[in-house]
Amino acid sequence: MAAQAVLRSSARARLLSGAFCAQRGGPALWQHHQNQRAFSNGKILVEMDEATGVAVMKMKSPPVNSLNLDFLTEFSISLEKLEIDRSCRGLILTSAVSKIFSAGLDITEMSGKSNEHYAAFWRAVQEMWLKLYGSNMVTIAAINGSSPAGGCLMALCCDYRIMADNPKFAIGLNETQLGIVAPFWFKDTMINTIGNRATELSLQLGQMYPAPEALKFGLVDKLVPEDKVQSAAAAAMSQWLSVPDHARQLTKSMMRKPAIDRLVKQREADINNFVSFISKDSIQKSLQIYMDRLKQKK
Ligand SMILES: CCCCCCCCCC/C=C\CC(=O)SCCNC(=O)CCNC(=O)[C@H](O)C(C)(C)COP(=O)(O)OP(=O)(O)OC[C@H]1O[C@@H](n2cnc3c(N)ncnc32)[C@H](O)[C@@H]1OP(=O)(O)O
Repeated sequence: MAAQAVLRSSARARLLSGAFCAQRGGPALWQHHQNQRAFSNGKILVEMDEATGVAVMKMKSPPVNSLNLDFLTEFSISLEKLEIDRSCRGLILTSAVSKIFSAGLDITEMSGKSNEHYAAFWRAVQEMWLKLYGSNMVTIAAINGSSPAGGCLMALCCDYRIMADNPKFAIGLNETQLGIVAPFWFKDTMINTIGNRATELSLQLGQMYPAPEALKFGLVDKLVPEDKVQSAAAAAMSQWLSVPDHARQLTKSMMRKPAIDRLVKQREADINNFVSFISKDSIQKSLQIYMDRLKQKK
């Protein structure tokens, strides 16, 4: 895919230079065990089944898998590593943290930091989206917990979503509830999944949907009991992998390329928009109030 080609160069350069790995105290090499390979960079664990060509990526950044700069960097590098591995055809994205898929963007990365930090953070969010939404692999989200905002975006980037059938787990793009605005590419991703009107309702209200409602709304494709999420994802994966890769990949590209190209063309402008928006005093105040409420609910 065009966007993949643009993106691959920077992450691959970092991957090959080992800069990221050195920073983490050593290269994230594959460990082999029978038909399994695994690597971990700290916040992400990847296990690959060589017999099926399916990798399971587990987010393991407690307490809530919030997407901070380190996490996003590890995520994109891990994804790139799988993308360039020709033996890997499918990716199941899930969480190793009980009851949480991902709490979305780390709010502390968007509060009280320098403009340079905001720009680096937003570039990393964009990169995560470009890589996951544009992946050539079959991607299945095994949503085993709550998944607000950026966590919902990650799930929406996948080709298929299976969620634990527990009404305590909710998913949605709730940005307006924090006093912030989902950018156009979050909106495009949601429109491509549930359509324009449902997206407008959902985004304006900043709606979080408990699992059963998320299924009705089309935000997820299937609900299964909590202890069956991984096996259901593996079963769905084998169905998806029965389709010839080239035909499926070209079809995926046809569906997603307009949205991807749109961000690729305006990447720098989108970063500038984010920085000027997030650094406003009124927005910083809204985020502070939201964080205080989160802490007070205990
Ligand atoms: C004009 C247009 C310009 C466009 C400009 C763009 C603008 C920006 C767009 C931004 C896009 C995306 C935004 C996001 O993704 S924002 C993040 C939204 N996430 C949330 O609202 C989730 C909030 N968290 C929760 O609801 C709950 O924590 C939970 C995930 C349901 C888990 O509940 P829990 O009871 O199990 O755990 P809890 O005690 O609440 O949390 C544990 C600790 O983790 C902290 N925490 C939770 N979420 C976050 C987070 N997202 N970031 C940072 N920290 C988080 C929480 O505060 C607790 O910390 P502590 O133990 O008290 O210290």
